[in-house]
Amino acid sequence: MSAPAPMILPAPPPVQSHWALFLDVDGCLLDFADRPEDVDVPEGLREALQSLASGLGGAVAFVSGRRIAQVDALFAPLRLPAAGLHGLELRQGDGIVESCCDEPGDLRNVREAAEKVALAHPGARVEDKGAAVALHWRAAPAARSPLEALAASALARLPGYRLQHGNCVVELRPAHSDKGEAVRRLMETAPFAGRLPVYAGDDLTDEDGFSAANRLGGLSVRVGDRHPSLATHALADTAALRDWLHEGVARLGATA
Ligand SMILES: O=P(O)(O)OC[C@H]1O[C@H](O[C@H]2O[C@H](CO)[C@@H](O)[C@H](O)[C@H]2O)[C@H](O)[C@@H](O)[C@@H]1O
Repeated sequence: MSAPAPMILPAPPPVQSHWALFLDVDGCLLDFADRPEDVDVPEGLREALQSLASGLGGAVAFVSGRRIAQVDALFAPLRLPAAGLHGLELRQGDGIVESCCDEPGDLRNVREAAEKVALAHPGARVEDKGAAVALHWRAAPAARSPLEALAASALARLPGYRLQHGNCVVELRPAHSDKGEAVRRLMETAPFAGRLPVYAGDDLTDEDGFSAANRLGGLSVRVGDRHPSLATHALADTAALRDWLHEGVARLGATA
């Protein structure tokens, strides 16, 4: 049976002053790089996000699979409300980070076994995220199969954990929250409460964010062409997403 045809979705309308923006990081705000530490924040993006945050009363949040500390380091000196580790960490408008959980001992064994696979497949990466671990094969496609098999078999020894599939990566992470839950929680408090949630992202983990924004009466913007998707709108790629944000800055500035 052939795969379903990709949905043709409309481009999102221009950013409105009553919106709250929830922005995924890798593959959405930022172009992919071979290694997680090699991503670039394009010139002007930090300033654009800061301007959007000012124009939207502070209601702009990062929603990432990375740890919040990593997101902060990438975008410094900009520091926005954020969800990290796919919603397991949360920093609301008050600036306090809620961390999720301790690292189970068995995760160290998984990392050690994955490092052996990576040694045999130069370019494969094991990313230690504390309570989660990400096994990457972007620069070593042949490592995909052994890394996926390792993650799947480790799951049985990690109660309360789930597999998180993503773009050239599989992760083992605690199952008790997701990006949708993070959006719902942020939307309950200032400066997000009372605004229209608009969520942009590119990956499977962002479908939870799309679902939450849609259920709250907002919009969801798929970046790229991954399908099927719950998104209501789409932009072709990261450059188009950034152009849309820059247009939003100009528009909010003009109407302020
Ligand atoms: O939710 P996100 O902010 O999109 O984070 C998802 C994962 O992003 C990172 O991995 C991805 O980007 C890397 C850098 O471009 C790339 O090398 C990798 O192939 C991608 O999967 C990050 O390293 C993960 O921890 C995040 O969960």
